[in-house]
Amino acid sequence: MKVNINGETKTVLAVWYEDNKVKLIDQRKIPDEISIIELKNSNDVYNAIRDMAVRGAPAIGVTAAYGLAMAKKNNEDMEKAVELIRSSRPTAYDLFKAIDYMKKNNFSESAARRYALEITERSKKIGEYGNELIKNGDRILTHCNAGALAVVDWGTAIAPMRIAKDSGKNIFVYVDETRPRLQGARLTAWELAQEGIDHSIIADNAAGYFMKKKDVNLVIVGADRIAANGDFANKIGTYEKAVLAKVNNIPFYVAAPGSTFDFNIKSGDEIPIEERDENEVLSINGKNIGPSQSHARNPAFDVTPNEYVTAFITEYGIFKPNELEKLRSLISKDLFMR
Ligand SMILES: CSC[C@H]1O[C@H](OP(=O)(O)O)[C@H](O)[C@@H]1O
Repeated sequence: MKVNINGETKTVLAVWYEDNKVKLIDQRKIPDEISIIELKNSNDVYNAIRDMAVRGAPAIGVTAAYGLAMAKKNNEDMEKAVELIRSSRPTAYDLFKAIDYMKKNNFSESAARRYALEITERSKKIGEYGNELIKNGDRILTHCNAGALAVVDWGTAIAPMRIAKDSGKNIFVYVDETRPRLQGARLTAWELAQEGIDHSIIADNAAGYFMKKKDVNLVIVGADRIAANGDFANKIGTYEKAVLAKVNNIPFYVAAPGSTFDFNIKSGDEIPIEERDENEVLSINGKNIGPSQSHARNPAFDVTPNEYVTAFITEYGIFKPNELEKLRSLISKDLFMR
C-alpha cells in the first residue's frame, strides 16, 4: 500500500521477510506513527501475533509462515516453534492453514515467500470481484480492518473499495470505529485516507442509524473463519451489523480468501472464539474508563449465521452461502490450498 511518510510517498507492506528476520508495521501505533518491528525468533512471532502488533487473519498466516521459515533457518526446535505460534490466537483459520502449508513444504524460505505472494495476489482478485458489486455513488459500511494491514497488501473487504476508487467510481465509506481495539478508527480510516477514499468514522452504535436512514447501499466485512455452511466469525459487533443490514434490506458481503474457509467444521458453533484481556475494554489509551471495582468481558469475535450473508467475495469469484460446495470443490483442486 502507498503511504505518505514525512511528505514522501512510499510503498509499504503489512509484513515482510528480510535478512532472516520477520519485519512488520506495528499496527498498535497506527495512525500516530509508522513503526517497524523486527522479529528474530518464534517467541517474537508469538508475542507479535498475540499482542496484535500484526493482526488480521491473512496477515497472521503470512507472519506465521515467515516466522517458521526463520525458525528453521535458526535451527530452532521446530515442534516447539510450531506449537508456540499455533497457540498465539485461536480464531483466525489462516494461522492454521499457513502452519500446515509450511509443514508440507519443510518450513523453507521459498515456501514462506510463495505463501505471502499467493495471499497478496489473491487479495487483489478479491478486490476485482468485489468491485463488480460496487456502483458509482455507493455508500459502503465496513467493520474493523480488513485492509492491506490485515493481509500484506490490498486487503479483503477494503480491496474492492480500493479498486472501485482506482476505476473511477465515486464511493463513500462509513467506518465503524470498532471497539475495543479501534481497528476501524485507527487502521481502516488510515488506509482509506492514504488511498484518498472519502469516509467517515462512526461509533459502532451508529451503524443502525445510518442503515435505517437508507444512507448505506451495501456492507462489506472481512472474516476470520468461515464454516462449511457459511456461518462465519469476524470481529465482535459484526453479527449485529449483519442483522441490521438484513432488517434494512441492505446487501451484506463477506470478503475472504480460500485460506479462511474451514470446511472441517459444519457450522459456526464449532469456531473457537478468542476472549481477550478485560483491560482492552476497561481502558482507552491506558486510561481506565470505568470504576476500579468493575470488570469486563472481551470476546474478540462473534459468529454470524449464514442466513445474514448475501454472498462471499473470494479469489475464485462470488458465492452465495448455498453455493459453498462449489467453492469447496474449486479449493480442493487448487494446488496452493492442498
Ligand atoms: C482480513 S481479516 C481481518 C479480520 O481480522 C480482524 O480481527 P483482529 O483485528 O482481531 O485480528 C477482524 O475480525 C477483521 O475482519
